[in-house]
Amino acid sequence: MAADRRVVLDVEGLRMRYGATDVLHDVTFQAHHGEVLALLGPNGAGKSTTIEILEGFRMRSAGRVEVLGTDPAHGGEEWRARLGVVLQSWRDHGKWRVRELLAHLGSYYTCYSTDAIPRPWDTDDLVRTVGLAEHADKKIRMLSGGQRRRLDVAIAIVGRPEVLFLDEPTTGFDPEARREFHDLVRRLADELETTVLLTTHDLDEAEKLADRIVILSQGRIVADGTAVELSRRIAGEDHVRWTRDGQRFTHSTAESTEFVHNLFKQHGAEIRELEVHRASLEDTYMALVRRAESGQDSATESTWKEATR
Ligand SMILES: Nc1ncnc2c1ncn2[C@@H]1O[C@H](COP(=O)(O)OP(=O)(O)OP(=O)(O)O)[C@@H](O)[C@H]1O
Repeated sequence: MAADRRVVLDVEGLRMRYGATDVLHDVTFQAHHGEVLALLGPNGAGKSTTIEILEGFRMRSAGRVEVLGTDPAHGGEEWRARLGVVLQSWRDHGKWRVRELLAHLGSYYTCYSTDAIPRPWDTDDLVRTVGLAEHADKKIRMLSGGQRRRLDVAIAIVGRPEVLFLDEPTTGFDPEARREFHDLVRRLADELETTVLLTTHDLDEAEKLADRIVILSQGRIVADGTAVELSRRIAGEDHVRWTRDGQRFTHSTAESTEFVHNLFKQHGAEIRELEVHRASLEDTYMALVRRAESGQDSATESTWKEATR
């Protein structure tokens, strides 16, 4: 994550009502410059609604929202040029070739180029970056589903966005494309300091990519923290396993680093086959969502934060 701790996404008391139904209740979170934030939650939790409000495509019912210091409800072209959004409107451009479409869309960003962020992304470099170099001269309608998704991502980043919104970005990716995409997102965040907000149902993906995870359930935030913080607070203890003199040992502790340190201090090289198992994000996620859905949890973000202090 970048050293610069500027708040890039700032959401406070966000509410959304469709007709008589409230689908977002008092949603509050922030993302900092260069941070990857994953928004998780069951179907219908309000993830897409939240992203669309931040993108400026949906009007909120109440609350304060700022993206790069601007209220998305009033964001102009210059503001929009600094965002990366995955749209599917290019699908009408089936006769265009990949390189041609990227060069064309990129040309709209030239006037928003700055010394710090030259725009657009060089087309050849971009097709290589998203793994489409071999297909750069193909017509879009000839691409496979996974290749189209890579093109979606290329289009979203052609303007070198400062904030990138990704709503379930790896649906339809094969494992290799998924891994390449993960590397790309981490590169965008680490090297170009792009702030990324992504939604996913793939908890491994969230754990791998996200600096922080926000879990929504029924329109409320039920957790906000790093994957390790979340699993530590909910599931409690790690399991440490090792062998010594051919004997197998297991110990459960909330302080596994300290425990392992002491273990080595005491027994040094006699320790073999050391393993530390943390509760997975999936265990944590299921526990939090079940708790929220069963109504046991009055856990809004503030109660969660109190619990984690
Ligand atoms: N245009 C709309 N009009 C009325 N209700 C809507 C509209 N769009 C979404 N909703 C409702 O708002 C709630 C949140 O939907 P949203 O699409 O934001 O959820 P999600 O977390 O993205 O779900 P999924 O994981 O299934 O994509 C759902 O109950 C959905 O039915």
